[in-house]
Amino acid sequence: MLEKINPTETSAWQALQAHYEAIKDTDLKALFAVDPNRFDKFTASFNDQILLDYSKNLITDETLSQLFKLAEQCQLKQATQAMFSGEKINITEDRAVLHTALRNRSNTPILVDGEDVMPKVNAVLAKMRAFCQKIHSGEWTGYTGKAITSIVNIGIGGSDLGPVMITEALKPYKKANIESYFVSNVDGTHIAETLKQLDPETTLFLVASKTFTTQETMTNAHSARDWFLQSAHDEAFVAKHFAALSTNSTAVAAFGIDTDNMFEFWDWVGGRYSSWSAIGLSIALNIGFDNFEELLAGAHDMDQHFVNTPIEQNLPALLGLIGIWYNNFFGAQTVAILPYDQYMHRFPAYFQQGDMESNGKYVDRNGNPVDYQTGPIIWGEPGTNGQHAFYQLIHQGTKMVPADFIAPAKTHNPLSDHHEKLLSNFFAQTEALAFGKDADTVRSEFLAQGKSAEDVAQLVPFKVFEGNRPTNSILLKKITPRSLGALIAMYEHKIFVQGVIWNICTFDQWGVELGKQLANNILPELGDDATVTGHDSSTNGLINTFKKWR
Ligand SMILES: O=P(O)(O)OC[C@H]1O[C@@H](O)[C@@H](O)[C@@H](O)[C@@H]1O
Repeated sequence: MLEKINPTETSAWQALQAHYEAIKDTDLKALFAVDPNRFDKFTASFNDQILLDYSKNLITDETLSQLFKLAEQCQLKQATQAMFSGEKINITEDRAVLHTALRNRSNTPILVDGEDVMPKVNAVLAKMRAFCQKIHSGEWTGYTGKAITSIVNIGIGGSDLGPVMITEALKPYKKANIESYFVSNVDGTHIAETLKQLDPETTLFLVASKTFTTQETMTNAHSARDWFLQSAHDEAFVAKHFAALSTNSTAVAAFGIDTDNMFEFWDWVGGRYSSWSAIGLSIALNIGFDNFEELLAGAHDMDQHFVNTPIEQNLPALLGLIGIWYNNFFGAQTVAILPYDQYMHRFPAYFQQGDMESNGKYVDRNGNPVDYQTGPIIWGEPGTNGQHAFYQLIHQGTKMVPADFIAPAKTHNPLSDHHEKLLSNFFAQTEALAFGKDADTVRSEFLAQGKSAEDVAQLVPFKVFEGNRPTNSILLKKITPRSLGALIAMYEHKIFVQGVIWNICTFDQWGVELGKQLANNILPELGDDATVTGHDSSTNGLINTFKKWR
């Protein structure tokens, strides 16, 4: 059983607090000036595929050494061991946390309640492979004998964001004869607009839901079924056009999906960690099963790195600990994730769920409110679009926004000098954020342009960049299924590291429940035109206005 340690009561935390007071005014320019080897010292790499440069952070050797002590005093190693070995570390749901078993390519046994989970993991993977083969070869046909060419994943949250993000990120690997669609929102627009593009004879729906009770997904799945039956007319044909990805076989059968077409996963897979499970079927159908296995292999490589690499070189641990330094000592509220790769455009949204649903908790593992900050607000957009939108605030605003810059060295689209231009921006932004532009430089630039001394004096303050804004640079050789798998796993473990230090329950998500419960209370009230009076005045007023206007 893991100890429940309040991080603020460790000696390392107190040392970090004192250290923060001592160095909070140091700036990056000075740190780089005193140590010409800063890049060599503060970089770590993974399999010659990913380079993490964390030198542009407000850290010294002392900062890192205290952060490593914090990890030790919060028992990060023991917690890691507990997760990988199938201990029930998700204490509020009494579940193991084993997304790592889904990609355990070494096949070493992992026991949950005394049973090795690997045989069933492998059996589902084999079933997914066989299914992909049938779809891709055209052997699986729809109700009129035509091959399947459109795959629609119907799911939400963890049953949508991973498949969408990964399918987009790996578009260069897409199978030529398959088009993928994703429907998540209960807003009828989402399914209606998607169905307009589809032919029922050649469409396969994957109903992706861990619980198979999620309102949005079930509503969309029923609408898809109704649409399909308007053409097919015979319920027997549903089996050829609907498959389920779920842990809940009873609910799958009740929906009318043949459980032969059900791809199973288990309660020890969290929704936001489930792309590696049967939830990944839409990914495998899109990029081919061999590529899906490469994705798993990349994640497994990162798992091995996380478990076996000393903390000084351990990418997830470094990212997690540096994040804690800003979150808990500098008081930073947010982290921006900024991929310089168009294919990676949903990566920030994916880790918005990954991080915020995992570590957005104010109660610690003892059930007590914490008296320190936990999970940051995660957001981001692909560069260079963000540069022309919100980077103003990152450069010259009043808030510290630690940011992760991610880019591939090789592009899938080597078109004239696009990639050099993209990457020049990637390098320039972290340089500008770190080192800024001082008043003297601004002044001499103005004077060189022939501006009057009076104008110069007035304009200088607006054009100064203070710099000293911290970033990580994550350079990948190329975005491939394997390197993407590793990158995702790196962020997953970063989130884990932080959850361990904060002593919170990273793998539950009770905070999503109240809204669902209240929506279920309100839904029947929207069924007629009667005035609603049972809520507070705001909620009553809004509902009654809606009823009048609809
Ligand atoms: O996969 P299902 O069960 O439909 O859940 C979909 C999503 O629901 C939300 O409320 C959250 O709990 C997410 O973690 C989850 O990924």
